[in-house]
Amino acid sequence: MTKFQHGLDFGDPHDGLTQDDIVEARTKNQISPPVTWIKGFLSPKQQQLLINEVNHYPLERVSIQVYGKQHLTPRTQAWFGDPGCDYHYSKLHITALAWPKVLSRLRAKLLNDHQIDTNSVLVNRYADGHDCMGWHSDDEPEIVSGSAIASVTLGACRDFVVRHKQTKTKVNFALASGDLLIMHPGMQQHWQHALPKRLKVVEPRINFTFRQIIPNYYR
Ligand SMILES: O=C(O)CCC(=O)C(=O)O
Ligand SMILES: [Fe+2]
Repeated sequence: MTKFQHGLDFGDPHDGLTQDDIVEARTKNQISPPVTWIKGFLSPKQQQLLINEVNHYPLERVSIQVYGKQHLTPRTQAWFGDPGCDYHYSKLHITALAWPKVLSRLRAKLLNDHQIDTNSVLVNRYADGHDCMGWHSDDEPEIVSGSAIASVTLGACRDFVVRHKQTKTKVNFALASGDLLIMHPGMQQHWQHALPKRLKVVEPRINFTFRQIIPNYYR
């Protein structure tokens, strides 16, 4: 397992910048997105247990409104969480389904290994490289402010691209099966992220974004 903070420690060119400039820019989230990438967070056996379980999830394409027109999401999804941890997505109210066994173990592992306390998770399944997710931030009002979002990936390796809202600086993470990407506080405020189409990819990819949301926010 390798673990590193994204940024200075893996080869960003900072020519002409003093250490003070770099620290200043990092504090303002202008150079490096505030994320931690942990490759191989899940063992092959843990990945297989999870994939077997995901095969039984009620994943569905959701109808969403984009610029006034109804579309089906270019991926299937399901939402799990504690009671009252419902989710609002493009004017839809999605009631949290009860935690499946392996998924709740993964939630416990995030708490145990990285002190990331979550009460809900969005599961997205991209059947192949035609499925995708557009630019957005996970900044819904029901998300507890100052909480981290933990993203776990299974299956095909896909590019996860992040883009600074002001400077438009882009950073690419080729997330592989078993990887964990922790998005720290400040990430959703200053950066957007997307999963672009990759037409050569023919294998499915599953992603879990674990979140901490305010229970009963919409009641
Ligand atoms: O599939 C991914 O890696 C991204 C998922 C995502 O951004 C989300 O669920 O909000
Ligand atoms: Fe997201």
